[in-house]
Amino acid sequence: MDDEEVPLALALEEPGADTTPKDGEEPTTVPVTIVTGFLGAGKTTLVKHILTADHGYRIAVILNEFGDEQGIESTFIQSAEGIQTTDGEWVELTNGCMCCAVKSDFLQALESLLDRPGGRRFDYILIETSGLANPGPIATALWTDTELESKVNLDGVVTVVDAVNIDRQLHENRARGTVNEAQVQVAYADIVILNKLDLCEEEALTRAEANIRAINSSVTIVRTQKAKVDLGLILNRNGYSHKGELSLPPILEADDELEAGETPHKHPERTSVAGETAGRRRSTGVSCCSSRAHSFHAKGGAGASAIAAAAAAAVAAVAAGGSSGAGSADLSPAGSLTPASPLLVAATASAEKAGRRASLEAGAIGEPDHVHDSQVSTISLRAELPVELEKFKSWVDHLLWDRENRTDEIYRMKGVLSVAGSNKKHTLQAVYELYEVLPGPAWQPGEQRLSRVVLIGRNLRTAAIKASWASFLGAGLEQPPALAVKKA
Ligand SMILES: Nc1nc2c(ncn2[C@@H]2O[C@H](COP(=O)(O)OP(=O)(O)OP(=O)(O)O)[C@@H](O)[C@H]2O)c(=O)[nH]1
Repeated sequence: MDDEEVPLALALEEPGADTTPKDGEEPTTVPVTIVTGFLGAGKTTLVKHILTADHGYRIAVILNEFGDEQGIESTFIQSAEGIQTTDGEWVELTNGCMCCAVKSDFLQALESLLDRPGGRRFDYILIETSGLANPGPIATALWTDTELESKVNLDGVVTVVDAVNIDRQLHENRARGTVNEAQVQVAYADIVILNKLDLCEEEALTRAEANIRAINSSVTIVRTQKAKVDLGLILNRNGYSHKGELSLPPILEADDELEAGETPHKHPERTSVAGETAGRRRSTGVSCCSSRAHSFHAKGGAGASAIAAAAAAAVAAVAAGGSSGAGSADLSPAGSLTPASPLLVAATASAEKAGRRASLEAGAIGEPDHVHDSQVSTISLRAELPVELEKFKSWVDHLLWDRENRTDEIYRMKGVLSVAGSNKKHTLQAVYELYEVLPGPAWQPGEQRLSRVVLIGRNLRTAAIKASWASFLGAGLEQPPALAVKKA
């Protein structure tokens, strides 16, 4: 699809209850829940849990992936037992990062999804942001878009937190003026899913809860394993509609009027009462995603930083501290799932396309106003021939665990593998030093059996990692090139 083209939703024919309003019936708005959280926290796991629960809803999911992840995330979701998808159920939105392009392609795509001629309505829409996204602009756009508002209602922001890693994520040293995404994601949360209970001691959980409350004191925190949360707690909260209490502390009604650099209110008072909509506007300069995400897609982005600034202002200063002491257990396999009939919409972000678009947007509405942290980057690896599973695991062991004298930090790895001797797609998932390789769905006839691995991290040494990968592929990893950096 051309990146200037408005993405289209494909018409679907699925079994399930017809929820199209009948003649004389009042059309109801479709609730939208934003699922956010740092890289690897368990957002997709939560989405799978929602899709496979026995609620009878017809759900559309919008995924925001970076270009290199395209297709990998959807493989994870489709690999969940019981989730039936066909080609027609996938719509690719070449719209760049959702929070950058939220004003354009994303909203248009959402509109066309809702306006499909002859199409049946969805009961619910889930938006899974990327792990480095700032959910604020998406929430604001959904809430303030008067055209969309008659069709959808922002139901809530659910932030999934990795109980093992949240401590270091919240306390990570950042360049002055850059945003800590983990803090912002917690700041925007209506509910925090404190996930990976099985990998954490009680002490670490208590500390994580205290850290979360230091940022967002009134937020509801639910502890989970594999994001198995009572859906009554996260869906149909009506958090932003006239039906429920408004509680969106980091987003100010006057945000889009603030000039860059102007200090937002420290303690925004959002106490709107039922039905009050007068203050809502379609903002003209939706704040972009956090600075680090930009190292993935582009220099540029929306000009006004008011919302991000407001979120940053709402983030309490978190005292510096150490890591929570990551567990060393293997990641456990996904739990059993029951069937549902989801519609999945993959909003895939192409780095270059997003870059072009962001530049256009920057040109249209002003210069970027924040520093990009070029230390975070992504590396994409491919192999045409099937990989030997055990050797591949040794390579990952080396990459993640042989860390002496290394200055890089690998936050996240994801991959789809063609494994020698297996007809199944294998998936790689790694979050910091924990990883798992699991067999997934079978390769389809005619499908190209390509192995793809994406790494996201800080201070990644692209040449060294690519050399290591080439060595693994070529020489069978007898002696992978050392990734260590000699200290000066
Ligand atoms: N042990 C354990 N593993 C978990 C739990 N929840 C999720 N995982 C695993 O953590 C890894 C990352 O989970 P995802 O759901 O893909 O995380 P994500 O937030 O969608 O990741 P990104 O999209 O990359 O930001 C996967 O291997 C999951 O199986 C949990 O409660 N316990």
